[in-house]
Amino acid sequence: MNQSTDPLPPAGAALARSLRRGYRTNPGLITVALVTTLAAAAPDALFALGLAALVQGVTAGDGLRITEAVAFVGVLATASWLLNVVSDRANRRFADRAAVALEAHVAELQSTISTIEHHERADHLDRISVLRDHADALSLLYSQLFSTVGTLVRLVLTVGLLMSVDPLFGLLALAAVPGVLVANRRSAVEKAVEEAGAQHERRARHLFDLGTSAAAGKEIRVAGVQQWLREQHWAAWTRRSAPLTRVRWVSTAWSAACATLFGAAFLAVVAVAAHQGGSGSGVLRGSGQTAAQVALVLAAGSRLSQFISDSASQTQFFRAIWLDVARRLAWLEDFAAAGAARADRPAPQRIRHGIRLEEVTFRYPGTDRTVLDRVNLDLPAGTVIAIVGENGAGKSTLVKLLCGFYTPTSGRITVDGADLGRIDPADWRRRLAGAFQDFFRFEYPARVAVGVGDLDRIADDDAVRHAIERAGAQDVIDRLEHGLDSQLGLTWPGGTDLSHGQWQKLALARGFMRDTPLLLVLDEPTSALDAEIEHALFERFAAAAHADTRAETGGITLLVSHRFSTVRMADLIIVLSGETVAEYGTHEQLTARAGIYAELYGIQESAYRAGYQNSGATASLFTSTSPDPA
Ligand SMILES: Nc1ncnc2c1ncn2[C@@H]1O[C@H](COP(=O)(O)OP(=O)(O)OP(=O)(O)O)[C@@H](O)[C@H]1O
Repeated sequence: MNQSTDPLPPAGAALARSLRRGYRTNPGLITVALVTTLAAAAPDALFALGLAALVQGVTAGDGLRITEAVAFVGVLATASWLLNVVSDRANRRFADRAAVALEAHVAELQSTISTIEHHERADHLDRISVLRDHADALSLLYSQLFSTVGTLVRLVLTVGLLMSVDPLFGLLALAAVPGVLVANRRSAVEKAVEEAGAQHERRARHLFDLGTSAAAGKEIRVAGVQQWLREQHWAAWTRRSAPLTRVRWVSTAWSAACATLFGAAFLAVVAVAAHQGGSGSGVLRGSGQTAAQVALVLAAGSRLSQFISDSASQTQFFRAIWLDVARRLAWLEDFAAAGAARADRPAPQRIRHGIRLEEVTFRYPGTDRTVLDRVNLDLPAGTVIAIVGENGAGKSTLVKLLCGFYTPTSGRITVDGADLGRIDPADWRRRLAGAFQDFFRFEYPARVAVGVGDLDRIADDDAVRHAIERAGAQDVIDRLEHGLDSQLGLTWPGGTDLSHGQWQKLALARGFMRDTPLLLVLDEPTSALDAEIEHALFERFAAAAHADTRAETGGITLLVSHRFSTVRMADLIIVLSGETVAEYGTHEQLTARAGIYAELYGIQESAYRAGYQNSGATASLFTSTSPDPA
């Protein structure tokens, strides 16, 4: 499978967006943090000058000079302490506020994305997993940026001091350039290796969850795979960390070589200053000037190396973590906005004619495999339509396209002639209802677990009870100690667990909360229930659907099922095979055609009849008549 990743937005633009977002969070606080962090750089850098003046005073035996120098150093130390304390406090307070705002922003972005591509694409998942892990830390972006700029200011002032002794001494900074270049290059290399290993990290976390969660506990013990899982977990971490360790060792070797180069240049500058004699800086002119200049070069040069290594590591850290996270955030913002930009129409109030697929071809983004190939279909308003096909034929994919979770690679889907891609996805979703085989267990009181299917009516008991009744889930509620008020989920106080089938019945009830959806999607929603229960449910449901939806909304019901006893009750049946629609029509038409459908139906029917004959019961599932589609 080929997963091509769309590029991250450019660093400068992403940083500017993050800064704007930070500024909007608290303009006053971020300004104080910036100004004090930058101001704290000056006394730090000028400390070398105070020290040199002190050495000069001592060497010359000049009491006044000594007093002035001590006062100067004292003022610098006090200012440095004060500014550092204020900037530290301001940065922390700002980071606290920004953390909440940014985490909420990331969560909101993820939930507002109308497609589910970012939940299913491996490359997007890797990208988002790094963003999610660092979302709270993103708040430190600002203090990191400010202190990086502060260090650069210290660097410039220190180079200025060195040049005041001899302009050539400024070249010492050049000796640090290889170190900075190496740090930047290595940071990019390490980031790439980290990204390449993100899938192994996700696998390791997944294996950890698997090995420690209650859900998988039974199967793991029965299969006796505990040791195997531990080995897999260890192997996944090793696959992630081994290349990182290698690349970090190489980085360390390069950094050591660069530090050695700078050290040699520094010693040379000190030696030249010692032999040069007094000249240069006006501040230090006079007796004891040579000693003062050597002291200045020693103090400024050693700080220079500290500032350069600080700025190199801060720049590296900034690029590797903060800037990278800022770019991921900008990418997620663009991704969310791109989906919204396409939509410029509201969802219709009712479907008059139907939904149509015109030459729809679909490949999952970033993959090569064509799942649906030039599919043309008419889904008439007010009908119940079943989709059948072997595993992997594309049934759920077709459902996802109709829900707007993905857009077709080519071709288009229209609702009464209007392009689905241009209908506001949130509005379209409000007009959908659905239940899926991979349902979610909402561990809330039963009333809420069902009611969230239609948030507007979550407090409407009649609506909740009606949905439960339609889903045939009343028996589940009857067995709960506190009925609809029972807390579901064993991990909650007073919580109770349900069987898989009971959870699925509640998921189906949740799907029925919306009374008159334009599209009701039932993607194997009863796979955990008996064929008889599914059959009875669908029989009732199909009859009700015909009565309700045609009259009010022209709503269409889509049912995905592998049980032909249920499928035969639909008005129309789509048979998917070989990336396209192999057959389409009513049960009668398809059985008369003697194609794939007739063959599969025949196999299930005879297997079912044989089973019933053996048990002496009456086979009723395959003898029901289809509801009248008229
Ligand atoms: N998120 C995804 N990314 C890439 N490929 C996918 C994704 N989801 C499904 N596929 C692939 O698309 C094809 C169709 O899958 P789909 O789930 O639509 O089949 P299905 O007919 O619903 O199968 P089943 O009866 O087993 O539920 C399969 O080959 C599957 O591997």
